[in-house]
Amino acid sequence: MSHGWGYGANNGPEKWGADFPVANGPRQSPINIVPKEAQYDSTLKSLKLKYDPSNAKGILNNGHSFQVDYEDDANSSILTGGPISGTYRLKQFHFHWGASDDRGSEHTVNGIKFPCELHLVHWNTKYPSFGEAASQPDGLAVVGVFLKIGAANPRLQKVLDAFDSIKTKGKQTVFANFDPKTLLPGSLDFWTYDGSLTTPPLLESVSWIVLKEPISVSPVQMARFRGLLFTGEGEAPCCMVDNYRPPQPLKGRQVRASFK
Ligand SMILES: COc1ccc(/C(C)=C/C(=O)O)cc1
Ligand SMILES: [Zn+2]
Repeated sequence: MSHGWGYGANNGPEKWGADFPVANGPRQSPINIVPKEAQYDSTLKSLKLKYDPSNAKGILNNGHSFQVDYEDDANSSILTGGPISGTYRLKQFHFHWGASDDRGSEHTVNGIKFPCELHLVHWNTKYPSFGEAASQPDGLAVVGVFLKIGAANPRLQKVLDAFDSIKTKGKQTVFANFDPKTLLPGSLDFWTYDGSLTTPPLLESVSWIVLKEPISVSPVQMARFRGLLFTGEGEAPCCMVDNYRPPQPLKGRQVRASFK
């Protein structure tokens, strides 16, 4: 691609392999999760997420999604347990969503797409930085949470209310005092498998932890996600929608379940 990657016909997921050959690698994400084919693993520990709301720094429209960034210079917002060993620090969280409620998630369950998917990105503190960890097979752990259409979710409101300040690519604003644990469902039952980043550079460094229970989002709230723009101020506006990579070949990988 002579121009940057994106989700359009000329620079979307089907074209990423040209600049990022790992796109056709052995452990790419997302995947379609088939619960009946996931193996229950009693040795999986329960997930432990401990976040300090004061670590929240800012919210940014990066031109592909929006992300909420966290201070990660101490073990104050961390993920432990589940399938991982050691301590992983929260770096950021972001979402993927569709132009309509029938699509938008990256992982699917029995081929079903959800309208939106939340990703909480953590890096392994055995490495000196996120960048270093991102190039290691056990460097990252991403918790994925599905959003399904239902009642308005009050936990999303603070994020949605920041959208007017980050409508266009490159815009960012302060985003303080937010505990992403409030975005999680009641159950922390999960599926887990070895995968990758789902956007370029598609690095195969992610232990995926996909929660079984979705959280709710209302149609009105989804419409607000769709009001963001892929494009920068002064450019012809292009709505930020369908910013999801479709499921990738499993290539013999096993998906484990933390629940029966
Ligand atoms: C170039 O730096 C990057 C940092 C993070 C990511 C992520 C976290 C991608 C993803 O969520 O798939 C990509 C690039
Ligand atoms: Zn993501």
